Amino acid sequence: MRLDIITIFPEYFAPLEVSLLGKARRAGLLDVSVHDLRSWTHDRHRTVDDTPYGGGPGMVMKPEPWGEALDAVAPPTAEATPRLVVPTPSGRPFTQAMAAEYAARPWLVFACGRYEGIDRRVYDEAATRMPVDEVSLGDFVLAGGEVAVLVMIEAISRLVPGVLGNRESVTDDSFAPGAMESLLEGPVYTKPPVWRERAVPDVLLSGHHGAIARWRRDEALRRTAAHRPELLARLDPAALDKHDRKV
Ligand SMILES: N#Cc1c(N)n[nH]c1-c1ccc2c(Cl)cn(Cc3cccnc3)c2c1
Repeated sequence: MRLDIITIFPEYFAPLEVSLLGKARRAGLLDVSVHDLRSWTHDRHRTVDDTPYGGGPGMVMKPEPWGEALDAVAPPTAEATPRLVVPTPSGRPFTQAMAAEYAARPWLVFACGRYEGIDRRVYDEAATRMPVDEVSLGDFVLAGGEVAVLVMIEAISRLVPGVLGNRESVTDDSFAPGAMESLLEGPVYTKPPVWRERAVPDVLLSGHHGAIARWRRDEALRRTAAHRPELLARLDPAALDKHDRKV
C-alpha cells in the first residue's frame, strides 16, 4: 500500500518511523512518502497562504502550490489513480468502516491543510482526475490536518494484512464488523492475579471458554450502555440473545 502525505510540517510524521508502522514500512508492507508543500513554492518566502476573499479571520492556503504538489505526487498520467483524503472540520465522520475501506485501496494521498483551510478550487480540480474525500475525525477542533492524518494512517495501516503481528487481532476491535460491531471492548487483565488487594475476575481464571466469552460480551454490553448508549440502537436485535437483554 502506497501512502503519500503533503504537509507544511513534515516533522509531524516522524512517528511513522516507529512501532508497527515503522516495521511495516521496513517490511515493505507500507510505502510511505512525506512531501513538504513548500517544495512547490517559488517565492523567496516560500508562501503557501494568503488572505481570504470576502474577508474574515485567518488565512487560506493558496491553490498554486497544492496544484503543483498534487501534479508531482499524483501525476495525471500515473498508471494507478490514488484516492485523495483531506481532513477538514466539515468532512464526513471518519469511522472504522472507512478505515477498512481505505485499507483495501492500493494508494492514498493525504492533504494536510492549515490556517482556515485549502482554497476550494484545489478540491474541485483534483476531483476531475481522482476521488476526493473530505473527512473529519470528530466534533472537536484541531489547528490543522496533520494530527488527523496520523490518526487515520494508524487506523488504516493496522488493518493492512501483515501489519499487525499474528498475536494482534482486529476482529475483536471495538467497531470491527461482526459480532463486536457497535460494541465497546470490555476490561482486560493480566498477571498478577491479585494486585493491591484487587483480584482478577474468577471467570477469567476458570479456563471455561464459554463462560469467559459470555462474561466478556456482558462487560462489552455494560460499557457500551454506560459510555455509548446510542451504539446499542445500531445493534441488530437478532444479534442479541435473551441473556443479552438482561444485561
Ligand atoms: N479532521 C479534522 C479536524 C477536526 N476534527 N477538527 N479540526 C480538524 C481540522 C482539519 C483540517 C484543518 C485545516 Cl486544513 C485547517 N484546520 C484548522 C481549522 C479549524 C477550524 C475551522 N477551520 C479550520 C483544520 C482542522
